[in-house]
Amino acid sequence: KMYNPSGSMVNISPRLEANDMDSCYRLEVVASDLQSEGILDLDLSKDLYLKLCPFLPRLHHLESKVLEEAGKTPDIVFELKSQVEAFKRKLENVKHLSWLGLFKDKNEQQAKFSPKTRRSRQNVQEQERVRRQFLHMSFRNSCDCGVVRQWEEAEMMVLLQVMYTDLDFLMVFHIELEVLQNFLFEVYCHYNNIPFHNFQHCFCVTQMMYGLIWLTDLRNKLERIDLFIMLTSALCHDLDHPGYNNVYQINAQTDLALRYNDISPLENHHCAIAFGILSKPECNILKNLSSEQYKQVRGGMIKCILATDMARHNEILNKFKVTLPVFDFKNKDDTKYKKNLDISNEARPMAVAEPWLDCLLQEFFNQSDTEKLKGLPVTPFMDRDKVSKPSSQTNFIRFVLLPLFTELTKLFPCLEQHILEPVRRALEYYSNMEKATQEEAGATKS
Ligand SMILES: Nc1nc2c(ncn2[C@@H]2O[C@@H]3COP(=O)(O)O[C@H]3[C@H]2O)c(=O)[nH]1
Ligand SMILES: [Zn+2]
Repeated sequence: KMYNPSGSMVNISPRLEANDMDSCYRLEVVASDLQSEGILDLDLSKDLYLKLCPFLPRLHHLESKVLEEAGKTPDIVFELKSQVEAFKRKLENVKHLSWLGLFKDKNEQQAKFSPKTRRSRQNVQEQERVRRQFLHMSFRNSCDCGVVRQWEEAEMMVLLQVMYTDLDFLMVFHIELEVLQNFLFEVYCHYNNIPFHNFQHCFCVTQMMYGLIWLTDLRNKLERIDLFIMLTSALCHDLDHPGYNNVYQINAQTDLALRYNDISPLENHHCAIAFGILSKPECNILKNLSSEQYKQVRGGMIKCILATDMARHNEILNKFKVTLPVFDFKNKDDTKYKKNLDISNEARPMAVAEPWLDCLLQEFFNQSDTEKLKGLPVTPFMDRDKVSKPSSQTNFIRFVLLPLFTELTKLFPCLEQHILEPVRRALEYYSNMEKATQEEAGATKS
């Protein structure tokens, strides 16, 4: 439904009066109330999706008619079009919540999200809409929301901006606000529209880093430049992720594997993209650093981003265990083992963590389906015929998360309550789910 600035409902038609920033039309998405009650019912979302589809041709028709009559498309048409597209994407994302992958037509999925079509970015019009929204939004109006809902990309950029200002980075490193905003926007543009390794994931990891900086009082333990390296690395750590992991890159002999000689191809790529963005003067938040500081930030970011390769997880954890008894925050050699919090979803409330797992499994299953189609070795923990949601998670929590967070808690005891306890609860939740699934399977057999 559309309303004019005085609140009356109006028809969407070519005769709509032009508006400006001070007299906006308001578009109300009729299904939005359903979202505030929790996850949309899938049948209902399917229904809504079908109802929404006819809007797009109507808008295209409207656009060409306006073009014919007025010679120029009013901004409102672009605005409406991108809002309808954004809503359509949200509904489609609900389908990602099916970890079984039941709701996506495989051919359609393959065409939209395959290693060949790696650049599955937002279109330029959508990016421009998000940029305008970001620049016109303040911290207040982005966070003044009484209802629980998914944040928009522009709001996430505002919050990232707040993290940089709140940690005094603008003042200490002489970063102009406009340059920071350009940098954040470019980072957003360089994340792909894929189920898990997307801009929302980048935001979550950065937010977790920011939260832990305060929780563990790192501001008084580390130098400001170290915090700057950690936060910026978190932001950049999955830039341009194609949704297919290193094993796939190497087995499929992709361009990235060839370029980086099979050595952490993705992490090298994320880092190279980060410094590509920083090489643009209008985005270069490092431009006022001394050459010594620049060297330190570049070296630190490379180390932090390359450390997110899970193939190096045990090596890094073991080094951390050895240095733990004599850990010294002032010793640069110790701090180099700080790994950003890429795998911390399970420390979040279950209502947040579980949908992320569904998205991750969708990316996993998509990869193993492609591997099967191409006759490549199938990555076992991604194979929909071998893993289930609970089995995947109980193994990941037991063998990866608990050993890591147990060690980290020795250094920061407050993590017991904020990280270890939620992770243990998640293990219990998925163990019960696994048991129930096995019992159900047993009952069906007999
Ligand atoms: N099963 C499982 N794997 C995870 C989870 N979080 C992160 N991972 C894995 O850990 C990896 C960290 O690096 P990537 O982002 O490349 O890919 C991630 C996933 O493969 C999780 O909650 N469950
Ligand atoms: Zn990540």
